[in-house]
Amino acid sequence: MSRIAIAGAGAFGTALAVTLAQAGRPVTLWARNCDAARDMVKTRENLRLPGVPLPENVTVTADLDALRICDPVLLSVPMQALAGFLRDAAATLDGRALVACCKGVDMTTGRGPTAIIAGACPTAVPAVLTGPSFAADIARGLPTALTLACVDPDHGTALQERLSTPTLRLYRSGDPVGAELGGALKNIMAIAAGIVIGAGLGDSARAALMTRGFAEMQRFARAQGAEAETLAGLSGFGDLVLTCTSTQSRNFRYGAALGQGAYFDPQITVEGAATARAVAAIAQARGIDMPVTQSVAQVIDGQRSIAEAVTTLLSRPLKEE
Ligand SMILES: NC(=O)C1=CN([C@@H]2O[C@H](COP(=O)(O)OP(=O)(O)OC[C@H]3O[C@@H](n4cnc5c(N)ncnc54)[C@H](OP(=O)(O)O)[C@@H]3O)[C@@H](O)[C@H]2O)C=CC1
Ligand SMILES: O=C(CO)COP(=O)(O)O
Repeated sequence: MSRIAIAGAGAFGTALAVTLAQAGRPVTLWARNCDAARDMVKTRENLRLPGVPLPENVTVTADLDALRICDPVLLSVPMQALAGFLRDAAATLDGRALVACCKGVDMTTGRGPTAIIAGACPTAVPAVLTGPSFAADIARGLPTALTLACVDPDHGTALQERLSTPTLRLYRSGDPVGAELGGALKNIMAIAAGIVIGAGLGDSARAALMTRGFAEMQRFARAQGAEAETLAGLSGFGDLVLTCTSTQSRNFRYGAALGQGAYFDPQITVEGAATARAVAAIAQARGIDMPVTQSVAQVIDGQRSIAEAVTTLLSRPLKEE
């Protein structure tokens, strides 16, 4: 059986490598940065996931060619880097099962990860691994459940078995578009929830925001051809709950900093910011009502203050739920 590869040695890719390796499956973990890879080989630790020793059967490399013998390949680079990464890596990775582990919508093309994979690697099997899970929780072996989505049921079942571990339980779905949109859209709502809490608007307002945000997620996903039930699963509702209620979430913390008018380190990966812009543009072009997303995009771009966004949301015409 071929090795599992993980392309992208951030916190999430590293956590997946650790849990798979601990379950007895050798992993090749690819980092773009040679120095970072060399440090990981030497210290057996990744600074992006501190305090977690890399098991012996994780091989760290910065050589993309090392991935030629691997199948499946998990893609855990950030969403806005995926298209560029695959442009460079397509010749090496095509023909394999390519499992998107990133959450978002590409700003330049408006595409999700599976469409980007299919465009770059026409003979690959695109799949999505997504759902409520913090890298640190997976790496510590805490119980987590995710969605593995793939159009082809046989490939989906094989990936589900290959990537489940005693503590990481995968549920199968045949709706990758719905699964990836759940993970992308919940990050926008997490920024909004962070703003609500950071600005001191209260837990009741956050509950209202999450509920109306969820309605918005379903509306958008349906318009993009997804099944509404997928959004009610781990990849949508499950991840919405986790990310809107935990200060472990970077999207939530970014929103909270905006709400407080506090500094937030721009080096930290916040997938919901670019995705809010991408989704707001698609929604506007297609006439999809997305008031929370539009507000988040306007606030992060400085086009509207938080107070103005709240007033606009509260003064929309009264309607049926
Ligand atoms: N962290 C988490 O808890 C979870 C994250 N995810 C998703 O996983 C994805 C990755 O996030 P995460 O691991 O947390 O991010 P991190 O910020 O921890 O790390 C990002 C990684 O991507 C690498 N990278 C950045 N740009 C490129 C590029 N152009 N080509 C190749 N590699 C690149 C970085 O390399 P370098 O160090 O050289 O900059 C770094 O190793 C995101 O979409 C996120 O939503 C999903 C579930 C949980
Ligand atoms: O996607 C995640 C949890 O499921 C991680 O959330 P953040 O990217 O907001 O930290």
